[in-house]
Amino acid sequence: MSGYTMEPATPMEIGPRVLPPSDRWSPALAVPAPVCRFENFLGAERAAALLEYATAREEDFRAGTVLDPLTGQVSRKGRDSLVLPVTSEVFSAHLADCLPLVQEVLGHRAALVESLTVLTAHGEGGHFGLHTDASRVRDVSRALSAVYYLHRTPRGFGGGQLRLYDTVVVDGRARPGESYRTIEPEHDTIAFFPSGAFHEVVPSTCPSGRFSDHRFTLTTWISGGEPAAVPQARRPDARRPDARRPDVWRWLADAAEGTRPLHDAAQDHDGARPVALPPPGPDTRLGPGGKRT
Ligand SMILES: O=C(O)CCC(=O)C(=O)O
Ligand SMILES: [Fe+2]
Repeated sequence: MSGYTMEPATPMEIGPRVLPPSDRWSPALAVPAPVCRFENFLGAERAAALLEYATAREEDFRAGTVLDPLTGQVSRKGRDSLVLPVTSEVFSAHLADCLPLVQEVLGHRAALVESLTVLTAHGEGGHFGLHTDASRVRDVSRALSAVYYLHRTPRGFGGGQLRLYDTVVVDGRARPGESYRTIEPEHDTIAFFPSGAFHEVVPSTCPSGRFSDHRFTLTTWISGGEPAAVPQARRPDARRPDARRPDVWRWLADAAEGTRPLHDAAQDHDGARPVALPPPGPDTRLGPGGKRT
């Protein structure tokens, strides 16, 4: 028999000898990057056709690159991915239809107007080290990244998870944290997240070595338009809080500041071409069960 009774306990104050008052209290806030995922994004038939297309274009993939934000130098540092720039009106239209809901989930308000898309493949040892997508978008503080995953069944690769890092805020200053959320690269799923969020693709294995067993993505970077012209005298300081944007987005932009390219690149370093995003169509998804009429 235990000595416990069924009487409810009375709360006791934890005294100041245990928890003394302190004049300095500055906890580190770890903010998860907002993410919005869809499963069965294209549906089994179209996902299978897209996977077949990607596999058939094996010869056209090239080694993916990264851009050094300070020097503008293009290299393969920290990255082992195969990349093939593509465009698709149908895929862009699907993205556009989802964006109102995605923006609601991510707490994102600015208008989104154009996108760049690439197919990627990760095989044995494929990886993409910690980065933001600042080199792919016009204004990293309000751009979205969308990664759509494809693979054959059963899966021919191991690893290859996407890690989306938290942002740590201390005394109002933001930096990338060490904690993260893991996104499994599941077939026919898509994840949207802020392009300024730090993320990485952990190494993948591909025991068969076959291209068809690789981890495939259709990756899209979605940018807003030019910021509205503001008279010089009233131009907001980049560091000053922007009342129209939620804090999480400002913290992300602050943490990503050092990854933003200093000079506008004439074109994408992997050869992707910007296309205009169509307006949302009649199939716009507005939420559970909610279709625009
Ligand atoms: O493949 C993924 O999961 C993410 C890819 C990525 O981060 C990129 O291409 O910038
Ligand atoms: Fe990325």
